[in-house]
Amino acid sequence: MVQAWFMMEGWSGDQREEHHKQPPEYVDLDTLYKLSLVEYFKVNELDPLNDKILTSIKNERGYTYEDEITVCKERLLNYESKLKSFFEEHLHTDEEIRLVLEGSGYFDVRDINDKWIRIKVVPGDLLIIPKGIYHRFTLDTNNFIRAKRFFVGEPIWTPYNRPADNMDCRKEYLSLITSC
Ligand SMILES: CSCCC(=O)/C(O)=C/O
Ligand SMILES: [Fe+2]
Repeated sequence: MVQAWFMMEGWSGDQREEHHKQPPEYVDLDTLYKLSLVEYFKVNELDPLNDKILTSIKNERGYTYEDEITVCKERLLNYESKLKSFFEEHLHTDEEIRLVLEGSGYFDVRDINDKWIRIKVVPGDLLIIPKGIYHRFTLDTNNFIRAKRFFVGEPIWTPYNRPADNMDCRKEYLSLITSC
């Protein structure tokens, strides 16, 4: 079961640690969706690419593009600067869809109350981060993740760092989440 929790406010130190509140406050999947519109699906981690859930999500949502990203020192070009930009609070004009194949990491998303929720992802976790939500990504202390990326049409990975409140996708996201 995927784990998600509210992060401690004002944490310091290594971004790759868990940074729980004291006591920890976990977030279940329904609450995660209500507070952020982030969607989660479990795919068979032993054979993720042939999983029926994945096939139906790809068909229903019309993902026409897919590739793989490996985040680790040895395999990612400009590793340090990429890690830094992944961890800048940002949004995208399209959904960010990731299926973890190997390794692990944390996606942090800002909820409707502007609180950080940290989502730990491991093999078989498929996360759909809606367009217009502020979020960031970090490796955990294992320093390795390999994930599949999906997209509808030509991929656009451009991050828009906060503040990006005047962007249409941000306004649409806020109107969607406040009407749920
Ligand atoms: C495990 S995917 C790397 C992070 C990423 O691609 C991204 O866009 C983070 O916001
Ligand atoms: Fe992103």
